[in-house]
Amino acid sequence: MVVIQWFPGHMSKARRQVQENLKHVDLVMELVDARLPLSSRNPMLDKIIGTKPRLVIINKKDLGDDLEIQKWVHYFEAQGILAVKINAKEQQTVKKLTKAAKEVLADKLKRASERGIQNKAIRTMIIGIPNVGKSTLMNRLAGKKIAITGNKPGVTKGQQWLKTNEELEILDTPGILWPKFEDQTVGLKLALTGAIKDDLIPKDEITIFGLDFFKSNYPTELQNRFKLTDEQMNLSAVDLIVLLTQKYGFRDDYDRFYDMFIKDVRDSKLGTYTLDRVSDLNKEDAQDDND
Ligand SMILES: Nc1nc2c(ncn2[C@@H]2O[C@H](COP(=O)(O)OP(=O)(O)OP(=O)(O)O)[C@@H](O)[C@H]2O)c(=O)[nH]1
Repeated sequence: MVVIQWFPGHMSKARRQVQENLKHVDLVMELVDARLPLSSRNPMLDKIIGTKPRLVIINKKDLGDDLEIQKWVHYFEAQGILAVKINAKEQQTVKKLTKAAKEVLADKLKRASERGIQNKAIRTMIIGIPNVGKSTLMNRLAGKKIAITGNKPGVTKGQQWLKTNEELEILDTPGILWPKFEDQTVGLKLALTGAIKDDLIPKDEITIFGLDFFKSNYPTELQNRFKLTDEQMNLSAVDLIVLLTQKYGFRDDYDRFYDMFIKDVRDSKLGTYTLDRVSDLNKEDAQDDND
């Protein structure tokens, strides 16, 4: 069971703060995790930002599954939203995002230029749930290490702009919003990647979910990592846990295996992966139609 970390008070405060800051920007950069392009989104963002132009940034592309990330880029594209994949730690991110921001605002910039307004920097803010890489990206865009405060209560100050280059400026306060934590599967996915605190979901549940996921989606990686025979690959997740706990000499200390498996997944020892699948979305739609 997912324990809710955000209280209604925090949620409305975070939302209000984002809405206040929105007034000052031309464009919102919505940051998501390449392993969770859907589960790392805030369920209310559409409502919160309204018609404000938006760029979806799929961060941590080095940890995600390239093919699946590309499907998500198309998914967003189909909704009229430009999505770009990046690794916030890379230098080239700056150029890529400046170009993408200009693309999103192309019409507006063209109109401004026709009216003789030129060379005005695009003002943007970064929004995302915890741990998607907001600070890393802001440091990269600002070209220096900056102290990022987020939605800290009781702090009122004027807007500070971090200059990326002549074309792009970012608000120094990122919008930190919450994930869709009432959804059990979303909670398991966030926990497996380490996006939420470890004590929120029991480790056995995270491990069973992870083993089932890799068995279905990346069987070769799972088989190679744990040196499993074809026959053992047919075992249930629970039987695999028993087998592997003994195989690693942990006796009946299953916790040690859970810790090892979860760390392996987070450290990409089973390769790059994307837990949210566009194909699952289509299945859900079909299910809704049948209901
Ligand atoms: N591999 C990889 N790691 C990244 C990338 N971007 C950020 N990280 C790592 O992800 C972790 C979280 O990054 P932060 O920048 O602190 O994320 P945040 O969204 O500011 O997190 P909060 O402060 O909790 O809201 C850190 O360990 C970063 O080093 C990326 O593109 N690739």
